[in-house]
Amino acid sequence: MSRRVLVLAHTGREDSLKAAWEACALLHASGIVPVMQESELADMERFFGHLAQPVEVLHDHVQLPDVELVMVLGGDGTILRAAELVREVDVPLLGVNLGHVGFLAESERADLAQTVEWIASREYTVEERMTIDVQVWVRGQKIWHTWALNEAAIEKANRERMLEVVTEVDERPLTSFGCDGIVLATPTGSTAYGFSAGGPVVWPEVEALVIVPISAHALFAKPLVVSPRSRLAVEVLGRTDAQGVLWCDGRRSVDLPPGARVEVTKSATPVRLARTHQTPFSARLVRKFELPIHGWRGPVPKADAIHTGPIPVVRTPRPMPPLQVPPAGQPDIDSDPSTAK
Ligand SMILES: NC(=O)c1ccc[n+]([C@@H]2O[C@H](COP(=O)([O-])OP(=O)(O)OC[C@H]3O[C@@H](n4cnc5c(N)ncnc54)[C@H](O)[C@@H]3O)[C@@H](O)[C@H]2O)c1
Ligand SMILES: Nc1ncnc2c1ncn2[C@@H]1O[C@H](COP(=O)(O)OP(=O)(O)OP(=O)(O)O)[C@@H](O)[C@H]1O
Repeated sequence: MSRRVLVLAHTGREDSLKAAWEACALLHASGIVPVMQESELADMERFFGHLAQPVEVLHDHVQLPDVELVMVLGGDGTILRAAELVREVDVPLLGVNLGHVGFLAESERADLAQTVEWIASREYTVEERMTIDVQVWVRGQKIWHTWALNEAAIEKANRERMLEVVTEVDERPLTSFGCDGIVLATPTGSTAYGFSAGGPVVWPEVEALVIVPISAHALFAKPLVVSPRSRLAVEVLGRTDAQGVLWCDGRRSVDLPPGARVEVTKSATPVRLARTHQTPFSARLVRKFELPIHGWRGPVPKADAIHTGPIPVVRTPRPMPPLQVPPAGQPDIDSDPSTAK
């Protein structure tokens, strides 16, 4: 049976469509059938002409469950959009960063050809990222039911008014305060909005839910890390007429009138991210946030740790790269080849 990879691009960007064109050609050359969404394929071919070999159209020639992997060419926003698309199927996402940060992306634009090679030789693993189930209740009626990979962010809807909320964990009230908003994040989302609001960074392999108030007018409004089995709720207090708004992953939103209640629990459906590198999360954090590491004198990484190749799923013998001893004062703890700028 043919192997198929869906190529998802940011249609608003020429560089992303160009990368999609290249990805389709490289996939063809590796014996994999590229698949695209109809409108993206039309945009791509308008800019760069028809490919020599045909590209299958999603929902027309092929359905999502027939796809092995989705290559996402864009930034975090494009990956969040892709997560929406594959939510109900078991297909992993592999991000190639063409955005500004691309924290969720696995490789960089310069590694496109290498990334296709790794896909072709099945040299990738799949990591499950926890998502949250989000429900909104107003006057005892469930008015909205959605999910999020990053976070549910409850925010004030009027610039001039503070939002008054009461928080709840495991059906017990915790504390109420006025604020600009409150973020209920997953470990994946802990490096996004929750991070900006002063929340902790949670390593992806840790299962937890994070509560981060935004500009709370309160003496106790610390970020909290709770069990993934906890039931979280935030109620918009009805004693003022301040309106709120709920945003999930910056993509799906609903208005929150006074009295609205947002309930968040761990969802049973994760999002799957494909990984081609075995760099630890700490290295990704340093690289993406450009953290200063000058002066570090830690242990010289073991040969395994500086291995620049992917995690082989199908183990094929490959020569180890020469051990690179970093020059004094410039320790190279980030062995990820995608760091090449
Ligand atoms: N003040 C803030 O930091 C703020 C405000 C609103 C939304 N957001 C975030 O934006 C996300 C939507 O992303 P977008 O790209 O569509 O919007 P966007 O283009 O406005 O980008 C927001 C920023 O968040 C980064 N980002 C998104 N997910 C991330 C993650 N898991 N880890 C690290 N950084 C991440 C993006 O790279 C980008 O720099 C929301 O889920 C929310 O987390 C952040
Ligand atoms: N095909 C598309 N059509 C319309 N909008 C898109 C498409 N792909 C992505 N977007 C939206 O464009 C916005 C910016 O995209 P993206 O996050 O990929 O780039 P970025 O902001 O430069 O990168 P990063 O988020 O990594 O900093 C996001 O809100 C995303 O949802």
